[in-house]
Amino acid sequence: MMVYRQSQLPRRPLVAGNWKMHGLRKDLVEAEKICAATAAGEAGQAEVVICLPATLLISAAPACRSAGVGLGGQHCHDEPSGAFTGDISAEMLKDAGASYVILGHSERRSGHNEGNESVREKASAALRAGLTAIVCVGETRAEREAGEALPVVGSQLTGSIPKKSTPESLVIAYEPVWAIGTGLTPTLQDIAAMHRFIRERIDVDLPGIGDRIRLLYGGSVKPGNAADLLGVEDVDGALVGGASLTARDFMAIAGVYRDFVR
Ligand SMILES: O=C(CO)COP(=O)(O)O
Repeated sequence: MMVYRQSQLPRRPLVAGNWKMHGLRKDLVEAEKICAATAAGEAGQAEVVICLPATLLISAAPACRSAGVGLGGQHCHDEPSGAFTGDISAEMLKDAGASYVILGHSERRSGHNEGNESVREKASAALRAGLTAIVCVGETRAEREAGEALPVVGSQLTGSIPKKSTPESLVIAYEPVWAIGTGLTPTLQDIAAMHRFIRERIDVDLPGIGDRIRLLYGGSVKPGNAADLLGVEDVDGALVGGASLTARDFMAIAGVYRDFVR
């Protein structure tokens, strides 16, 4: 197991789970196990966050609060309240106990027609409500094969990030669309190049804070590949889908940071 030290990790690592549209009340037992394991130090100094379906947030909030596990939603509207049937506001997520919200996930960009401008408005709403936005970016397979991965991600970033973002209110997740739920991952070199590019681009868009924004890798992160993926320079953690549904797999991933010495 690789030992991470402060000199290698200038930013606090973050391992976030995205449960997507999974989770009935009976599954809260997994969230509670994640909380217990985190409280027992299994993720070391890393921050652990679980982004649950909205229906589970209020029930999960007490265990998360006492374990120091962050709770997140998976999208929000840009208005604080109003006649928007089926939507949920950043303020409502906050009120339910969330401190994070995932925005611009590729499943929402493609399935709900969310463009960069809409993602930016939602991220501004998250800022307004005091939530940290985890803004997702990532290229499709066709875009990567056409050599367009960097410019595509660059314009997603510039278009999706509010100018008022701070290192506390913004996290970026790089999730190549073709790596989500497929078992495929980019090469470690490609991940390193993309994360370096993202950090440089953020420093242009948000001058002076590129170095302090946390960048997550997402897409088929599993216990077996987590140490390699999280060991890549400029990768400050992971956004985990399928493997976040069980405490065993999720904590095996977060456990990469167990020996991190601050
Ligand atoms: O979309 C993801 C996280 O937001 C990644 O999902 P998987 O980890 O299941 O590939």
